[in-house]
Amino acid sequence: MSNYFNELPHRLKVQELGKCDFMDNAEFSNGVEKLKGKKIVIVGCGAQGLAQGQNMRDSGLNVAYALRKEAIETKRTSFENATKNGFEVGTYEEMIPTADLVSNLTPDKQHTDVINKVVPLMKKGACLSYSHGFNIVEEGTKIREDITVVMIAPKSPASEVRAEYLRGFGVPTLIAVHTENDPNGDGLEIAKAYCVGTGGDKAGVLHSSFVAEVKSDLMGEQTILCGLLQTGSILSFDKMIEKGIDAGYASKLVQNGWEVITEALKIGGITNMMDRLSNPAKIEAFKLAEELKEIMTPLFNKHMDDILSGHFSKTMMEDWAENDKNLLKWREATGETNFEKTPAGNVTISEQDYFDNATLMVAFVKAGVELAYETMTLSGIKNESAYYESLHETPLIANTIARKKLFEMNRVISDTAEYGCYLFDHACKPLLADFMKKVDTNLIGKNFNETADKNVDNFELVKINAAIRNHSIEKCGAELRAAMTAMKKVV
Ligand SMILES: NC(=O)C1=CN([C@@H]2O[C@H](COP(=O)(O)OP(=O)(O)OC[C@H]3O[C@@H](n4cnc5c(N)ncnc54)[C@H](OP(=O)(O)O)[C@@H]3O)[C@@H](O)[C@H]2O)C=CC1
Ligand SMILES: CC[C@](O)(C(C)=O)C(=O)O
Ligand SMILES: [Mg+2]
Ligand SMILES: [Mg+2]
Repeated sequence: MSNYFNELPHRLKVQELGKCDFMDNAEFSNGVEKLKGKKIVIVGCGAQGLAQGQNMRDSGLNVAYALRKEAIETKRTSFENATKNGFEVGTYEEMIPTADLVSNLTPDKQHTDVINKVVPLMKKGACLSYSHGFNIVEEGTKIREDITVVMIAPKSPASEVRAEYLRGFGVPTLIAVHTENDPNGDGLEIAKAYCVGTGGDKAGVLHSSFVAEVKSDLMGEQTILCGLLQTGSILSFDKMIEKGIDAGYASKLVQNGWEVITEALKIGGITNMMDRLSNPAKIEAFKLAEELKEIMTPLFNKHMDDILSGHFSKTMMEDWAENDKNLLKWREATGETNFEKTPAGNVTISEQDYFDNATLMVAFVKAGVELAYETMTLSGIKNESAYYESLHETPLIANTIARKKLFEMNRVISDTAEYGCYLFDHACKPLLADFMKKVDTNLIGKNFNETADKNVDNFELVKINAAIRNHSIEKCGAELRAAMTAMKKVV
């Protein structure tokens, strides 16, 4: 098998990467009808498996699980997840031959093995779905011609796929049909019905391609979504400890800070997040973000280039072949950081304090979101896709950190995202060493407004406000958020 994207002629690479049509609500007027009464079998009951299965069942669909024999016999977590939630469970041999739709929700690393076992058992003309196109795009897996291959990729960690559905909203979703596997021409109808079943249609759906989903998903998770939130957490916490701020306070400020700060981002974009700061703090955060962007641009470019060339997937697959040597080493090291080991103190931090006492964290978010968006769009990924993979998803990841720090984030996201996150974090921390030397408690730990010069140059402020508001991500975001009429408050 070879990398599918790399084998495409340049013309098709550009076409596939740029595929992104924002779908109108009216296109979902048939709801889940196309899948009503069909047998949907999810392979794997982990993070996405359980969340998507619960949502689809609550949407009136018939969902069951196929698990490995050993998982059933030894009552592994996947078995417990499915049975305790009242789902029918069986082995591949028992469940797959009668399934109309088989949804592969096992970790990307396992896809080749799972596909080799599952596809021969699938009935003629059935449908196979994925939530991430790595197996098709990076590994070049070819699926039997009679099978329809679709993708329904929630732009969110699994915990939030369920939580947003229960709030009556959903998470933005990319749907796609693999061009080489649409024998009956109804792949898109199946993907749309699946997406309504998981609640994705309420938050916005992009009709995309396997290629565009994979390249944008990898870039978002490695840089702003997980990588920079991890780096920013560790650096912010360590700086406060170095400067004598109470450890319990510092731990709580960082752990909950991302969630509070990015809630403002989710509702009103970077403009609203920056407007939550006083004018002097906003000017400072703007300048810090500009500096951060300059320092991190080469790293963001490297991640994008490595993702596009296939270098990233090749090296990650080498780690798979070594039984996840790097992943496991990095996972352990993250668990040993002082931030991870220091419990949040029993202190009150008001919602506004999270902005006033964490100017640096606001600057990290602004820099990371804009840079991820800029790097993706400059590489041919469409604005809407880049927006979901940067601005919209950052709050959803921040919600996981608020629950149980980086451990929870890395537990909930896919192993692929976790691997890319560590890769970025290990390269980014040394890059920011000189920058961090200049940071003091006025930027992280104490109220900026009580420690800094309060004078504001009005000309400078007007220029800064215009630069924030006129960024392309703000224009794209305003349009996409206007369609998110059912969005709910989290904080
Ligand atoms: N995590 C997330 O939030 C997101 C994930 N995705 C994508 O969704 C897919 C699923 O990811 P995620 O939910 O994180 O996966 P998990 O790591 O949570 O999946 C674990 C499940 O896969 C099963 N499994 C593991 N290895 C095998 C194998 N060799 N054969 C069969 N079953 C196996 C496990 O069962 P067992 O008990 O048998 O080990 C378990 O049920 C991936 O493609 C990922 O990229 C997309 C968006 C977000
Ligand atoms: C952010 C990581 C992700 O792509 C996701 C939750 O969307 C993943 O692979 O887990
Ligand atoms: Mg993703
Ligand atoms: Mg991912």
